[in-house]
Amino acid sequence: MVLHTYTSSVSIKDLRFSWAPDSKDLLHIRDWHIGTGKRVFLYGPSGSGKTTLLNLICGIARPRAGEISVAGTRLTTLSASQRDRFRAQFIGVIFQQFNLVPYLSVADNIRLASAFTGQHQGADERATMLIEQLGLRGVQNNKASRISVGQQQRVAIARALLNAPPLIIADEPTSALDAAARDTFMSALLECSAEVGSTVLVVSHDHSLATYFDDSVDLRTLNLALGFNNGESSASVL
Ligand SMILES: Nc1ncnc2c1ncn2[C@@H]1O[C@H](COP(=O)(O)OP(=O)(O)OP(=O)(O)O)[C@@H](O)[C@H]1O
Repeated sequence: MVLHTYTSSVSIKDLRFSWAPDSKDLLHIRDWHIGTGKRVFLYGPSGSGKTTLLNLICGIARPRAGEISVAGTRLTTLSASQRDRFRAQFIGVIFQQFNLVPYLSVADNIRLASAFTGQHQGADERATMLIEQLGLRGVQNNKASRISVGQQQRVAIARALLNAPPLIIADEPTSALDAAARDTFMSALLECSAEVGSTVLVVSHDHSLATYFDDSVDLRTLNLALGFNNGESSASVL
């Protein structure tokens, strides 16, 4: 089992992001830290920049200024291809629509996460363990297009956890699910990620999810660009 020992899983300093060089900042975050193994729920109104912030933390987008570190690595010092490799290895991403490859089997969708890192050692054993743990054994050879939404969400969890990443990020992962499926999803996600000590950052409009988390953060209180606070955008979940 992997246990992550970084003090801070996500660390943001003086971050500024705008969509165009001459447009006003969408995000300005002075100081935000998420401690290793913490579960954080991030919320805020539509259009406030939640997905953009997740993309910055994943290294998909680049800030105009400032520092973003994930598990001790400063993403801002990496090239685009280095950031892609870093993300494949160190960040498990769960998207709203789960983004499974429909013509691949459940097992191959899960193993895909190791194909992107080039580190295959132990991947098959770990995939088998996650398939078992998430109750997917009966459908492991089915194509992803031939499984239920509830099963797809569990495949997405398994794929995100295959490399035992220090950070799991999920953007509106329960928006397509009913209340019972949502609870199953959250329990499975948090249980499996706790086993490897992964930090979990989830964005959702659904406030009822907040009870699952160590901390809930309103992006409006972090983001100086919105002018909702008094120049204080410091927050830590340590
Ligand atoms: N590729 C893009 N180019 C320019 N502007 C964009 C782009 N993507 C998003 N935006 C704008 O950035 C702002 C923040 O978008 P973002 O998707 O981060 O918000 P959000 O808080 O996640 O919204 P929602 O809750 O509706 O998903 C919005 O005003 C959006 O229109």
